[in-house]
Amino acid sequence: MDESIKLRRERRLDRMDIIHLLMEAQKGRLNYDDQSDNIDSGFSAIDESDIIKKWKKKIDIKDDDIMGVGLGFFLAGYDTASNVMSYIAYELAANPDVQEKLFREVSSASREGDGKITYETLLGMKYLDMVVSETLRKWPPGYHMDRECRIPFTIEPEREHEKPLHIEKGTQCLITVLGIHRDPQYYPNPEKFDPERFNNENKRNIKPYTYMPFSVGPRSCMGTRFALLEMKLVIAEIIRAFEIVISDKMQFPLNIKKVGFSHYPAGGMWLCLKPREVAA
Ligand code: HEM
Repeated sequence: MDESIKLRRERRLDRMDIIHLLMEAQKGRLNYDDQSDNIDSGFSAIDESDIIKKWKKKIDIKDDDIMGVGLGFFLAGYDTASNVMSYIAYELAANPDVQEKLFREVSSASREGDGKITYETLLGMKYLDMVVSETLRKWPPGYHMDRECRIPFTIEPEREHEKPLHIEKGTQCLITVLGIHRDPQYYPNPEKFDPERFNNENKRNIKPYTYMPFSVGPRSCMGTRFALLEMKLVIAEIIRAFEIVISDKMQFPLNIKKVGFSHYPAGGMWLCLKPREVAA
């Protein structure tokens, strides 16, 4: 990456990628772009925080920072999306009725697009969005967030036996995203994979901050829209040609490893792809 930055500078090369954007920001030439294509990327997509939109302070960006962000993109964007795609495939195999419904949606979108799945048709697939949202609820790769308390805060008790919880400034807090996503008071029967939780009627009733697969606030995920797009495209392309089934090698139900950066099934994810007689 160091070489790439030097080469671009020497030869005045412009490539439309993240390194280019950061090099422009380094020169102070990058402003927040409020133009959007107005296409809804999906229920899980999050807007940039208002703090970022209003940010005017010039930051001194060093080449090391550019390399750090570039590397961060690989680390933050690769394993997370591949992990979620594996769980989507697993849940589709474990819930054939959901898979069948999704296949019907993908087939009809593909027919409308003369065999092609375009950006617009992909983002228009409501059931695909529900399946992805429900997988991100049940299996959020970032299963906890860590934050430092900036302002002393007290969480007041809600039930009789509880006491107030005082959090001092500087306290390191771990917020259990997975625990909240699987809390029956927010998601009844939380172990059940049920995309209907995210249908038009039900998703309106989801309480703020009880669904955070991409975190929230100024340090939330930068890659939400890209991640949703890539996952939806991969799943739609697989589903139109194959039926996903659970292999005999797979430990069923899943046995999750107790240690690791994210949650991975112990023994791996073993699924089979059965070619469809009539592909979509
Ligand atoms: C399903 C896929 C993904 C999930 C579930 C996910 C989730 C998250 C979460 C929860 C955070 C915030 C961590 C925190 O608040 O402490 C985060 C941060 C981040 N994500 Fe993602 N992510 C995904 C894909 C991607 C992709 C594809 C990219 C880039 C192409 C990306 C880039 C980033 C970056 C750069 C940050 C750090 C933001 C910052 O510190 O300000 N993520 N992601």
